Amino acid sequence: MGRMQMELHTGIELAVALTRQTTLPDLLKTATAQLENTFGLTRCWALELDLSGRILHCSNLPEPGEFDCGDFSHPFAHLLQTGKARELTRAASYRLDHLSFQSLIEASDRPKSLWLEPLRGGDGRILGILVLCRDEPDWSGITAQPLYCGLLQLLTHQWVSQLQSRDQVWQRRLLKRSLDNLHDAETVRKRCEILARTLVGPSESMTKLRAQVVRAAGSQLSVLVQGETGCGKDVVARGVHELSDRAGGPMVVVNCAAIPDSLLESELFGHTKGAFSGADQAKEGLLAQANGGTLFLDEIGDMPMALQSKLLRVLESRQFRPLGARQEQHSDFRLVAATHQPLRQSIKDGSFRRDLFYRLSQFPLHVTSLSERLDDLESLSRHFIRLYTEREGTGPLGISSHALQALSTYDFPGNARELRNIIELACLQTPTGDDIQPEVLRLTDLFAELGSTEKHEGATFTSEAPAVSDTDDIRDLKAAAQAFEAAVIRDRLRQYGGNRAQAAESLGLPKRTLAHKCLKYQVAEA
Ligand SMILES: Nc1ncnc2c1ncn2[C@@H]1O[C@H](COP(=O)(O)OP(=O)(O)OP(=O)(O)O)[C@@H](O)[C@H]1O
Repeated sequence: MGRMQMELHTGIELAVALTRQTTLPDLLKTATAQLENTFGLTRCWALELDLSGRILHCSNLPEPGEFDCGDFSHPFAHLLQTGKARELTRAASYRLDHLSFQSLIEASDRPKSLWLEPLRGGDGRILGILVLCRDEPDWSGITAQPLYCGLLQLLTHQWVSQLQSRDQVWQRRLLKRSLDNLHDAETVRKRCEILARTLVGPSESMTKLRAQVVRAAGSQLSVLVQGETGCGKDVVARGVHELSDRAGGPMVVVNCAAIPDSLLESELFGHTKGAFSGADQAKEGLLAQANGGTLFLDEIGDMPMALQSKLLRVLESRQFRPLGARQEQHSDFRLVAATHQPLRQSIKDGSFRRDLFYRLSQFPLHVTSLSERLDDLESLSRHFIRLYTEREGTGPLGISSHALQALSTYDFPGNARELRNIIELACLQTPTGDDIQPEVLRLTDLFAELGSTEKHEGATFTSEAPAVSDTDDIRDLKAAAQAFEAAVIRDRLRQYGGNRAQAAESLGLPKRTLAHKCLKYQVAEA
């Protein structure tokens, strides 16, 4: 092979290697290695100029690998300014006391001569500098060679295209991120709209709550819903499940207050046949049933301490052992818990575990009381009228402004549940197609009624509770209050012919809470 052919062959090989590089650092590494080998250099460095046009970086150099060329006495600063290649002798390099420059000289084994070559892109912008090191000071023998010029040309071309594709990748990433954000905001907005059909209310706090529910649903975190009784915690918990990617799975609801303590553990964990007397069949627990879905522990504040520790362990590993079983089981569930009790106080009182509280409230949600968001009264009332009409097939048209005015003077100790009861009772007394009027609103606050005959404008307050006329004999307030509660429940059950669901609804209580109270006070079905 002749010399010309050899050079051509080498040139093509080098060019192919350069064009194969897919990142800028790889390209610079390959190019400097090629220049070292082809032209017998002791070292070769490629320094990349950053966007500020002041700092040169070299990833192959040991620390600091960065040259601040803002100081014009720096040899590279001069080069960036003029854009012209130049030689730097060892003697001259000794006089330059820039720390980073001296470390480059050191890393190059103090060569006799340096050739500094600025590289420009097509638009004239300087891309960086090549530093060629050699102990022979004859640079023209190299820089005049067509192979050297060709390599530099190709390197410059590839360098520009690497910068462009890096820029494109960055642009694409930026675009994707903005699209994701947009998409995110759009998804949240749509989901909030869907949720507003069941979790009704235009008030600011309800609007914020819906956005939080959507966010909570999108995560896998444990959710703790807190708020007064009847304010909509159950609706919130269902929202979390239905808007999550577990919506296709089961939602298992456990009311910790309604299941006697002695049964709660076996209900949750399940048991094997013969695990305890009476366990004549194996039974799958609610934890296992919630696999792939959501476990909703309502009234978690009523969970006995011993069970709280067991639940904590389950939450840490999602592993549990049914009563009487040898093997542990796994269940993949998302936990949503709710309570109307102030858990922080329960922690202070020693009736609720602090560590469990933190485990449960990874995503805390608070539902405000209805009296603090009276802006929701109208939408909620119309929502309850719609539900009544759908269920009964007929009902009022709507609600008059006077009736709404009357409602707004009441403070709803039973929250949205109480409003629902009031509206449903009013629906019964309103001719189909009419609007609900104030006269049919039965605004009854049992507890305010004790010893009070207060009347609110436009609405009648009545009490069906036993009159507490003589309180002189009371020596134990707690016992007296419980006796009163039991009497009210007994009364109401009688009134609804023993129908617990109706009695519970009329008292603003969940059915299971009523069942629990019946058990506690030994109130027999009417
Ligand atoms: N924002 C709301 N939108 C529509 N319905 C609601 C809303 N809030 C409450 N409700 C209705 O009010 C009633 C009581 O609500 P829910 O059972 O969710 O209350 P809760 O806070 O879970 O009560 P408890 O503390 O007794 O368990 C239900 O019929 C529910 O559908």
